[in-house]
Amino acid sequence: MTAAPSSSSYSTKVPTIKGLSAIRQLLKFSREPIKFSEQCVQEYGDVAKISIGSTQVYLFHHPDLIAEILSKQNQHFIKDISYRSLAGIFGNGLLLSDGDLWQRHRRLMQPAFTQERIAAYAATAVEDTAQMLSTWKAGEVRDIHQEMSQLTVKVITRALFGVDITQTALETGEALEAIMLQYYHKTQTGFLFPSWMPTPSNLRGNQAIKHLNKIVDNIIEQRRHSPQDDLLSNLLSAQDEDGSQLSINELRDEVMTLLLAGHETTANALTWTLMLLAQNPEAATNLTRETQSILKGRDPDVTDLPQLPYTEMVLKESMRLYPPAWALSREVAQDCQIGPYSLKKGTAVYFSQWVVHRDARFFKNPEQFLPERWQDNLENKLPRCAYFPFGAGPRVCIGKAFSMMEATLSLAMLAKQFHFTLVPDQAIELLPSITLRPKQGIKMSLESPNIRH
Ligand code: HEM
Repeated sequence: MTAAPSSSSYSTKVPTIKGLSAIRQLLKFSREPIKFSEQCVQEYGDVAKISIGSTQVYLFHHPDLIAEILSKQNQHFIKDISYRSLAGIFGNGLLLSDGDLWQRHRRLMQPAFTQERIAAYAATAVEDTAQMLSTWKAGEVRDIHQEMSQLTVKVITRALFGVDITQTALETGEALEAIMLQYYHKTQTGFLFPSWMPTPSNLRGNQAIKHLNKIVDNIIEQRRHSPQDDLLSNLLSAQDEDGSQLSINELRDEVMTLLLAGHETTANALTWTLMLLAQNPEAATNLTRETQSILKGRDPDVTDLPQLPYTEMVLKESMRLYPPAWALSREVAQDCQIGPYSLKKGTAVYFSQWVVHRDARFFKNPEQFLPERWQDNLENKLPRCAYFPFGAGPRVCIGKAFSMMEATLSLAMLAKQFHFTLVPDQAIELLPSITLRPKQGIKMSLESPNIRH
């Protein structure tokens, strides 16, 4: 690992793409955002600006500048158009809201994510994984992305809302897929076709949103009639300092946000992890060795987490190469200074985990899957935001500890019981939508692991 250049080494002259070339670049940005971001960094370095009339987009790809935006000067930024375009799904839920509303709701929800609560959710993650594995047999081929989505949606709804949606898990996954494709098409066309326009992807996506709304209403109704000690029951009865309660719309937005943000990302993390393990047999063997020697014939519980360091390193490395949240963006709410750059109100800023996580200044052999690189506490030695799969600062993912717990326990159980190989000749393509998912799923064969200890 080489040292990061200090902020003072930035040139104050920002390479600016203007005129026709800017329009061409924006179109390319919309169509192939990952390739575009990579090329932009290769050509222009850590900072570039696209300027079309009064529209200014800054692309920042240095950790110091990203940390300024997400952490130190977070108060100068709000969520931008790419988030606002999701209001039809998430309403004003935690992912999209800003200011006082965001702060109030984050405070209300935070108690559901304490270490103690997360330890209690572990049993749900283990039970649901065990149930899934009990239906799997060596010799079968499964679409791993679909399986992981169904698993994580069950875990999140049981853990946070106390509701079992096994019956609707498949439909939920299909609805989510339609929404992801709708958003992908929106970005591909530079947000030219708003959701009300009857394009095929809008029609399918809007139908899917209606369907998910019904599922969410149903979840809320179930808990309203029989409250328990879960996040949803607590939100239903929660009162703020001034005695006000969440309105039905606020509640619906938060449940939808947690339902989707809380399972889609973890499902993608597990899917990409199994793909990477199939492509890297040595790492897969190390993982199986760890899980079999620690767990032997039993299922894990939360106290096993510290004994599964390799499992955790595999996940960290997988989220470095395939970050489920692959890019973040913001809008400048108030004129400010980021490093040597003066940003005016209304300017958009964009940065991609995909690009930063593959920066050779911070990660040796960045394209290689090497879980061992996380040994000796690499994460704490890196500059802040050189690795940020869960974001950073006050808007850091509220479910970070939840998903690391869930993914580690589930992965340990999967690796202990099966060896995964990719079905040959399938195209594995990236779908960079709200999250980074495989475009056509990933088909894998299940085999019994056969390793020597
Ligand atoms: C591998 C799994 C996950 C990844 C990679 C991930 C990633 C992220 C990222 C990058 C952000 C910040 C977005 C931004 O700054 O604009 C975020 C926010 C958020 N995540 Fe996650 N997430 C994961 C799992 C979860 C889970 C399990 C939950 C719920 C239990 C969750 C709920 C949320 C919510 C509600 C926010 C908005 C927080 C706020 O703005 O206060 N996420 N997530």
